[in-house]
Amino acid sequence: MGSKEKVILDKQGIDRAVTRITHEILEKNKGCDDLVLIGIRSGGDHLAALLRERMKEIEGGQVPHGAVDVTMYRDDVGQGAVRPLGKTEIPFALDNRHVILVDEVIYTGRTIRAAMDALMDIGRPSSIQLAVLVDRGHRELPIRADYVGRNVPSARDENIQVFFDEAHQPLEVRLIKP
Ligand SMILES: O=P(O)(O)OC[C@H]1O[C@H](OP(=O)(O)OP(=O)(O)O)[C@H](O)[C@@H]1O
Ligand SMILES: O=c1cc[nH]c(=O)[nH]1
Repeated sequence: MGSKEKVILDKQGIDRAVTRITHEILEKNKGCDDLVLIGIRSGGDHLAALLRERMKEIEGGQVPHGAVDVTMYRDDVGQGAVRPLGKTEIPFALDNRHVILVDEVIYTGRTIRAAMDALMDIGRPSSIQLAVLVDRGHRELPIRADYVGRNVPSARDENIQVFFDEAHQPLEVRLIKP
Protein backbone atom coordinates (compact mmCIF):
# COMPACT_ATOMS: atom_id res chain seq x y z
CA MET A 1 0.00 0.00 0.00
CA GLY A 2 1.44 3.42 -1.01
CA SER A 3 1.80 6.39 1.34
CA LYS A 4 -1.08 8.04 -0.47
CA GLU A 5 -3.45 5.31 0.73
CA LYS A 6 -5.10 4.99 4.11
CA VAL A 7 -7.17 2.09 5.45
CA ILE A 8 -10.56 3.44 6.52
CA LEU A 9 -12.05 0.10 7.55
CA ASP A 10 -10.25 -3.21 8.05
CA LYS A 11 -11.89 -6.65 7.87
CA GLN A 12 -13.06 -6.50 11.47
CA GLY A 13 -14.40 -2.96 11.01
CA ILE A 14 -16.34 -4.00 7.91
CA ASP A 15 -17.70 -7.00 9.77
CA ARG A 16 -18.93 -4.84 12.65
CA ALA A 17 -20.51 -2.35 10.24
CA VAL A 18 -22.31 -5.12 8.34
CA THR A 19 -23.64 -6.59 11.60
CA ARG A 20 -24.87 -3.19 12.80
CA ILE A 21 -26.55 -2.41 9.45
CA THR A 22 -28.24 -5.82 9.52
CA HIS A 23 -29.69 -5.10 12.97
CA GLU A 24 -30.86 -1.65 11.83
CA ILE A 25 -32.60 -3.13 8.76
CA LEU A 26 -34.32 -5.82 10.85
CA GLU A 27 -35.36 -3.24 13.47
CA LYS A 28 -36.80 -0.80 10.93
CA ASN A 29 -38.64 -3.49 8.97
CA LYS A 30 -39.73 -5.53 12.01
CA GLY A 31 -37.94 -8.63 10.75
CA CYS A 32 -37.20 -9.84 7.26
CA ASP A 33 -40.53 -11.25 6.01
CA ASP A 34 -41.18 -8.79 3.18
CA LEU A 35 -37.58 -7.93 2.37
CA VAL A 36 -35.51 -8.55 -0.73
CA LEU A 37 -31.82 -7.66 -1.06
CA ILE A 38 -30.54 -6.23 -4.36
CA GLY A 39 -26.83 -5.54 -4.75
CA ILE A 40 -25.43 -3.18 -7.37
CA ARG A 41 -22.73 -4.82 -9.49
CA SER A 42 -20.02 -5.21 -9.04
CA GLY A 43 -19.25 -4.91 -5.30
CA GLY A 44 -22.72 -4.21 -3.93
CA ASP A 45 -23.87 -7.73 -4.77
CA HIS A 46 -21.07 -9.21 -2.61
CA LEU A 47 -22.14 -6.98 0.28
CA ALA A 48 -25.79 -7.91 -0.26
CA ALA A 49 -24.81 -11.60 0.00
CA LEU A 50 -23.09 -10.84 3.30
CA LEU A 51 -26.16 -9.01 4.66
CA ARG A 52 -28.28 -11.99 3.63
CA GLU A 53 -26.01 -14.38 5.55
CA ARG A 54 -26.06 -12.12 8.61
CA MET A 55 -29.87 -11.88 8.48
CA LYS A 56 -30.07 -15.65 8.39
CA GLU A 57 -27.80 -15.92 11.44
CA ILE A 58 -29.78 -13.34 13.41
CA GLU A 59 -33.36 -13.94 12.27
CA GLY A 60 -33.29 -17.38 10.66
CA GLY A 61 -35.07 -16.25 7.48
CA GLN A 62 -33.91 -16.66 3.89
CA VAL A 63 -34.16 -13.25 2.23
CA PRO A 64 -34.27 -13.34 -1.60
CA HIS A 65 -31.07 -11.90 -3.06
CA GLY A 66 -30.59 -10.45 -6.53
CA ALA A 67 -28.17 -8.21 -8.41
CA VAL A 68 -28.66 -5.24 -10.70
CA ASP A 69 -26.31 -3.97 -13.39
CA VAL A 70 -26.97 -0.26 -13.91
CA THR A 71 -24.76 0.31 -16.97
CA MET A 72 -27.56 0.98 -19.45
CA TYR A 73 -29.39 3.24 -16.98
CA ARG A 74 -26.43 5.53 -16.25
CA ASP A 75 -26.81 9.19 -17.25
CA ASP A 76 -23.34 9.07 -18.89
CA VAL A 77 -24.05 5.94 -20.93
CA GLY A 78 -23.68 7.77 -24.27
CA GLN A 79 -20.38 9.39 -23.33
CA GLY A 80 -17.88 6.55 -23.71
CA ALA A 81 -17.31 2.85 -23.98
CA VAL A 82 -20.07 0.86 -22.30
CA ARG A 83 -18.73 -1.99 -20.17
CA PRO A 84 -21.47 -3.89 -18.36
CA LEU A 85 -20.22 -5.17 -14.98
CA GLY A 86 -22.47 -8.22 -15.06
CA LYS A 87 -26.07 -9.20 -15.63
CA THR A 88 -29.14 -8.07 -13.79
CA GLU A 89 -30.36 -11.20 -12.01
CA ILE A 90 -33.58 -10.76 -10.05
CA PRO A 91 -35.42 -14.10 -10.25
CA PHE A 92 -38.36 -13.04 -8.07
CA ALA A 93 -41.08 -10.37 -8.08
CA LEU A 94 -40.37 -6.97 -6.54
CA ASP A 95 -44.04 -5.99 -6.26
CA ASN A 96 -45.14 -5.24 -2.71
CA ARG A 97 -41.70 -6.06 -1.29
CA HIS A 98 -39.36 -3.78 0.62
CA VAL A 99 -36.17 -3.62 -1.43
CA ILE A 100 -32.88 -3.15 0.38
CA LEU A 101 -30.61 -1.76 -2.32
CA VAL A 102 -26.94 -2.32 -1.46
CA ASP A 103 -23.79 -0.62 -2.74
CA GLU A 104 -20.20 -0.19 -1.59
CA VAL A 105 -19.85 3.59 -1.80
CA ILE A 106 -22.25 6.47 -2.33
CA TYR A 107 -20.71 9.60 -3.82
CA THR A 108 -22.69 11.71 -6.32
CA GLY A 109 -25.77 9.48 -6.01
CA ARG A 110 -25.96 8.94 -9.78
CA THR A 111 -25.44 5.17 -9.55
CA ILE A 112 -28.32 4.89 -7.08
CA ARG A 113 -30.59 6.96 -9.34
CA ALA A 114 -29.77 4.58 -12.19
CA ALA A 115 -30.39 1.53 -9.99
CA MET A 116 -33.79 2.85 -8.87
CA ASP A 117 -34.84 3.38 -12.49
CA ALA A 118 -33.71 -0.17 -13.35
CA LEU A 119 -35.74 -1.61 -10.45
CA MET A 120 -38.85 0.41 -11.30
CA ASP A 121 -38.75 -1.07 -14.81
CA ILE A 122 -38.95 -4.53 -13.24
CA GLY A 123 -41.68 -4.05 -10.65
CA ARG A 124 -43.34 -1.84 -8.07
CA PRO A 125 -41.75 -2.37 -4.66
CA SER A 126 -43.48 -1.08 -1.51
CA SER A 127 -40.29 0.82 -0.74
CA ILE A 128 -36.62 1.04 -1.67
CA GLN A 129 -34.18 1.52 1.19
CA LEU A 130 -30.49 2.10 0.62
CA ALA A 131 -27.60 0.48 2.49
CA VAL A 132 -23.99 1.49 1.75
CA LEU A 133 -20.70 0.59 3.35
CA VAL A 134 -19.30 4.12 2.88
CA ASP A 135 -20.92 7.52 2.38
CA ARG A 136 -18.22 9.91 1.18
CA GLY A 137 -20.46 12.95 0.62
CA HIS A 138 -20.52 15.22 -2.51
CA ARG A 139 -24.08 14.31 -3.51
CA GLU A 140 -25.32 15.76 -6.81
CA LEU A 141 -28.87 14.43 -6.48
CA PRO A 142 -31.39 14.47 -3.59
CA ILE A 143 -30.57 10.91 -2.52
CA ARG A 144 -29.46 9.67 0.90
CA ALA A 145 -28.67 6.30 2.40
CA ASP A 146 -30.89 4.76 5.09
CA TYR A 147 -28.08 2.57 6.47
CA VAL A 148 -24.42 3.64 6.43
CA GLY A 149 -21.38 1.64 7.55
CA ARG A 150 -19.07 4.63 7.83
CA ASN A 151 -19.34 8.32 6.89
CA VAL A 152 -15.99 9.35 5.41
CA PRO A 153 -15.46 13.06 4.71
CA SER A 154 -13.44 13.21 1.49
CA ALA A 155 -12.03 15.61 -1.06
CA ARG A 156 -13.48 15.39 -4.55
CA ASP A 157 -10.19 14.21 -6.06
CA GLU A 158 -9.81 11.37 -3.58
CA ASN A 159 -11.12 7.90 -4.23
CA ILE A 160 -12.54 5.26 -1.92
CA GLN A 161 -12.12 1.62 -2.87
CA VAL A 162 -13.52 -1.50 -1.26
CA PHE A 163 -11.28 -4.56 -1.73
CA PHE A 164 -12.59 -8.15 -1.81
CA ASP A 165 -10.78 -11.50 -1.77
CA GLU A 166 -11.29 -14.21 -4.38
CA ALA A 167 -14.28 -15.57 -2.47
CA HIS A 168 -15.89 -12.10 -2.63
CA GLN A 169 -15.40 -11.50 1.09
CA PRO A 170 -14.58 -7.86 1.87
CA LEU A 171 -11.00 -7.28 3.02
CA GLU A 172 -10.67 -3.55 3.60
CA VAL A 173 -11.75 -0.08 2.54
CA ARG A 174 -9.04 2.36 1.47
CA LEU A 175 -9.04 6.08 0.85
CA ILE A 176 -6.68 6.83 -2.03
CA LYS A 177 -5.26 10.32 -2.41
CA PRO A 178 -4.34 11.64 -5.88
O1 LIG B 1 -22.55 7.85 -6.18
P1 LIG B 1 -21.74 7.68 -7.44
O2 LIG B 1 -21.01 8.92 -7.85
O3 LIG B 1 -22.54 7.11 -8.57
O4 LIG B 1 -20.56 6.65 -7.13
C1 LIG B 1 -20.77 5.45 -6.46
C2 LIG B 1 -20.49 4.27 -7.33
O5 LIG B 1 -19.13 4.28 -7.72
C3 LIG B 1 -18.60 2.98 -7.50
O6 LIG B 1 -18.75 2.19 -8.58
P2 LIG B 1 -17.80 2.33 -9.83
O7 LIG B 1 -18.51 3.10 -10.89
O8 LIG B 1 -16.47 2.85 -9.41
O9 LIG B 1 -17.69 0.83 -10.32
P3 LIG B 1 -17.29 -0.46 -9.45
O10 LIG B 1 -18.55 -0.89 -8.75
O11 LIG B 1 -16.84 -1.44 -10.46
O12 LIG B 1 -16.22 -0.05 -8.47
C4 LIG B 1 -19.39 2.46 -6.30
O13 LIG B 1 -19.35 1.06 -6.23
C5 LIG B 1 -20.74 2.98 -6.57
O14 LIG B 1 -21.49 2.07 -7.36
O1 LIG C 1 -14.47 7.37 -4.31
C1 LIG C 1 -15.31 6.76 -4.97
C2 LIG C 1 -16.24 7.40 -5.80
C3 LIG C 1 -17.14 6.67 -6.47
N1 LIG C 1 -17.11 5.35 -6.33
C4 LIG C 1 -16.21 4.73 -5.53
O2 LIG C 1 -16.21 3.49 -5.42
N2 LIG C 1 -15.34 5.45 -4.87
